Amino acid sequence: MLKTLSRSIRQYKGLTILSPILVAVEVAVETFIPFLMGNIIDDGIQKSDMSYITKYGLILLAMAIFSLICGAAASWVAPHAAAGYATNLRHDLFYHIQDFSFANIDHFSGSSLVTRLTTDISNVQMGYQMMIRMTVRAPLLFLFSIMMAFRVNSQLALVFVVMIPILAIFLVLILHAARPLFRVVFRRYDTLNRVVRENIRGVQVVKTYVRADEESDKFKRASKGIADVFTKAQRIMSLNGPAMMLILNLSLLLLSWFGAKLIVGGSLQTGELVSMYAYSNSILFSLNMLAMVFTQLSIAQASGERITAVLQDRPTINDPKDPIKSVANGAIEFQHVNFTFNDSPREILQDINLQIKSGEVIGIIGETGAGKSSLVQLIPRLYDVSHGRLRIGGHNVRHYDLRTLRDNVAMVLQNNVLFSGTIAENLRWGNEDASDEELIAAAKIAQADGFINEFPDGYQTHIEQGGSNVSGGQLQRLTIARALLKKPKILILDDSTSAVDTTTERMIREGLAEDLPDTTKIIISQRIVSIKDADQIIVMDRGQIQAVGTHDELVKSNALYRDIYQYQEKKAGDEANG
Ligand SMILES: Nc1ncnc2c1ncn2[C@@H]1O[C@H](COP(=O)(O)OP(=O)(O)OP(=O)(O)O)[C@@H](O)[C@H]1O
Repeated sequence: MLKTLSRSIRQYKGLTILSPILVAVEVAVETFIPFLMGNIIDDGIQKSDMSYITKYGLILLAMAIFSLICGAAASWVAPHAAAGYATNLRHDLFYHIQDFSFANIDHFSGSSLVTRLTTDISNVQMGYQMMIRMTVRAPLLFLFSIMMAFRVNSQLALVFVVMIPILAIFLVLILHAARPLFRVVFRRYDTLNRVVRENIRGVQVVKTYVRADEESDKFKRASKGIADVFTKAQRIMSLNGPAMMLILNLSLLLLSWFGAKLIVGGSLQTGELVSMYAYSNSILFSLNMLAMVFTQLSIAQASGERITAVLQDRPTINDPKDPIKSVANGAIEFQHVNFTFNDSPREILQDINLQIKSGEVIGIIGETGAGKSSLVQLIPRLYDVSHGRLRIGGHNVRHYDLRTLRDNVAMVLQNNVLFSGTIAENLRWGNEDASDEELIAAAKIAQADGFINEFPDGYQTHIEQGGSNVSGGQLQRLTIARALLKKPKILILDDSTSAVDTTTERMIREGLAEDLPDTTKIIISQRIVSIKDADQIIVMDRGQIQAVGTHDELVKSNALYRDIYQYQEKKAGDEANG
């Protein structure tokens, strides 16, 4: 884990090394101060030696200022290094995720990736800052103070030999009880993120189905889940304070008791006892600080492991060696293709065999969950086939350069999104070099030009995140126009005209046939009218191809297709008759 995470330090190596050095100097000087103060009391104040007091007083002042400067510098350097490191780590994680296939993303889940990019990185940042400052300060302060205490009076310092293990046992017990709880918190953060994401994305559905109360309950439960564990962990951690104060007061009591005896016996001076009080404070506080550091580091460790798991996960879909850099045509061939999601035992597609000629129009129909989307997602390698072979333009899809393949296969998904920016910017996702004329031409085919021009700002109209300020049908037409700008060899429309009325949809189909005659078009639709004129219609049922044929052939030969057709015809007739 450390090796993977340390790759993101890069330009912050210098600051990362500087911080512990500054802390070490600060602590060394700081722990010398009580010793010097004891000397001033015993050799200056007790003997009324003003020149001694002035001389060592000034040295003490200089040391205090120096220690303060080192401390202040460390407290500037450490957060700076940690923030820079976190920025690098976030950057690395984000870019690593960009290479992920859908299978990788399914493996972690989108909401968990968001938690890892946000909360987990913040925890690691805190941990990093602790590591280069407190993790150095606490043990050094402890060590130097013990050393100085023994130097002042080794007999009296034996008090610490008794008290430190007692406090240490307390702290270990507290940590042991609290640490596992912090790990649970992260899993609950994933749940909270999922609930929030689902709710915000599906806010319209939530409102139409009047599910706001249920969603609020879900949120409350997720939020309470985090609060409960955190409260429990904090309750345990709060025992730290009283334990610490108890041991500190006991130590002071013992120091005073034995110190007084030693002073009376003449083997200890008052100033030395004062410095022992100061060391007692430093030793016990440093132990407490160490406990805090452990807690924070264990939180950071749990987060670090979650980030490392993502960074070490290799994209399941990669560019091959010597990739093919052009797609000759839009011919598609499935040869005995089987498909499962992420090694799950359930086969989503079974023994798919298909021959599609370049330029053909293919319709796919079937019940929900039949595997239609899964089938077409294999074409641009959003997922890889589990068994069998898939060939595009005469070559196995695995042999293509991924970018080339995806540039040539445009896919309009069921629930496509637009990004914040203008309409023109969104359309240019399809081709960033497209001219204004090309944008308009694509928008015309997608039947989007008309409504775009009705907006006061036309193609410069600003789209809100996700496309929430355009209607469902408009959004679908814009995403089709965006896909067309790729000038793809294969165009896949996955139920992407469901929100468009049948007349407009027919015009889109006619436009596609006229302007992209050589592009293979695959249209998945629940409406037979959308695929009726296709060269081949594929009827899918539970992951298998049940039949392939033209509309007329299927009406005659396939009962499922005929049933759907007759039902939809009747419904359309009923609607037309009012
Ligand atoms: N990412 C995923 N991980 C695991 N299983 C999935 C995933 N996506 C889909 N499935 C499952 O795969 C099966 C086929 O889904 P698919 O989306 O291909 O069907 P579909 O025919 O396109 O359905 P619809 O018409 O409702 O979109 C379904 O049972 C679905 O639950």
